[in-house]
Amino acid sequence: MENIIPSTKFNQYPVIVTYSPMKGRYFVAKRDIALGEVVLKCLPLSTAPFDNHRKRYCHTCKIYNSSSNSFKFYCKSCDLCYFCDRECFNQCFPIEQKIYDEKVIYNKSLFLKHELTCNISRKFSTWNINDKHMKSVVRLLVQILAERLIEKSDSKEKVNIEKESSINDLYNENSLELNEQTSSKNSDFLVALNNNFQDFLLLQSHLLDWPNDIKRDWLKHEKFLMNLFKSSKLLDEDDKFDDLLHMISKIESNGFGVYYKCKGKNVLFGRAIYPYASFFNHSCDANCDAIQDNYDKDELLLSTLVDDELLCNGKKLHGEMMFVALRNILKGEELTISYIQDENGLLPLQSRRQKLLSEYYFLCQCCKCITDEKQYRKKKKNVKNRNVKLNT
Ligand SMILES: C[S@@+](CC[C@H](N)C(=O)[O-])C[C@H]1O[C@@H](n2cnc3c(N)ncnc32)[C@H](O)[C@@H]1O
Repeated sequence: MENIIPSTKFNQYPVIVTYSPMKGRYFVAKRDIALGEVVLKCLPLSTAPFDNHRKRYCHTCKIYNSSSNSFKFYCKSCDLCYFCDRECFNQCFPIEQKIYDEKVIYNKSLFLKHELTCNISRKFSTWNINDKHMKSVVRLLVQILAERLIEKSDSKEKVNIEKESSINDLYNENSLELNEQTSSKNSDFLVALNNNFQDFLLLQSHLLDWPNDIKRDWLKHEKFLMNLFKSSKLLDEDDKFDDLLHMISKIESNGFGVYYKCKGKNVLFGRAIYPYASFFNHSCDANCDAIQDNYDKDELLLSTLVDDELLCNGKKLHGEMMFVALRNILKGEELTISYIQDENGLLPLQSRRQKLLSEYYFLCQCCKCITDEKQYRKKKKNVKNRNVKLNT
């Protein structure tokens, strides 16, 4: 299990992936890391805005329009994919342009994914459910299954080449050749890592730990969802609902919220999957923090961008996630983030563990919880001994 991810994947970052039977895979510092240093940068495998936010989220460059205006360009068939301008629209719909024009630039991966999911997205709007959480999880599942199909298709090699070249176009290939020494010192030169379906498959599912009521909620929709998926090309012949539930559980246990800024506050507008970022285990005394690129930063002019920023038809490509060290970290230390909000570290052991159990389905085994647990047991034992003495 621990060897699944070749450590060369993370060459330019000060991390390696290791494994323990109790906590699964997790990141460890490859060398001493200084406070504020960038530990990892990655791009989302897929992002799904909540339905009521979709008209302000650009499907191509991932910008979020924090004013109340909807984008004018969109797919009239699925009414799910919206675009901030004509160029971003064209990247997904080369057919709509003069395709014989050799200068047409489009993103093949975006185009293929949309082709595979447009139909199912349209039918999806007939799903009679108010739960925006379940909806966004299924939206992500649809995109992830499309990714699987693209990777598996006969033209896999061709698609990968094109996909890579379009990604390189977008993500400025110059920075790929930087050596480890310079890149790790300067976050501007670090290339955000991209993921594929195989990386998603490595994520942990907690389906077997789900409480009955959660499982029941999903089973209620089995018929609708299976019919929906069967009407698309997205399912493999031997895919059962249980397989989909495992993927849903992976999405639930590993998804990140995506936010835009409004009056200085972060507002949640959807969720995304960043498979490599999911190798950060939780700690109640985390030594790293996630910083999401603000989806609504309106720095669109090419001239204002530094050389290696991620570009998409002359604009910044949004959605990158960056992890930074919150303190000095020694070589060999586990790198962790916090999955729960406990800014001042005031939540007691039981509350923290309960939150993680009910939202993430695991019993926290971080150093802080283990130490707190030992102290709690010691205190309990002392009280018991005192009571015994008092009674005798
Ligand atoms: C986002 S993943 C982290 C990577 C994971 N270890 C893996 O192998 O894929 C979250 C899962 O890792 C495990 N995990 C993370 N932090 C943990 C902790 N503090 N104690 C115990 N298990 C933990 C839990 O199973 C949790 O559902």
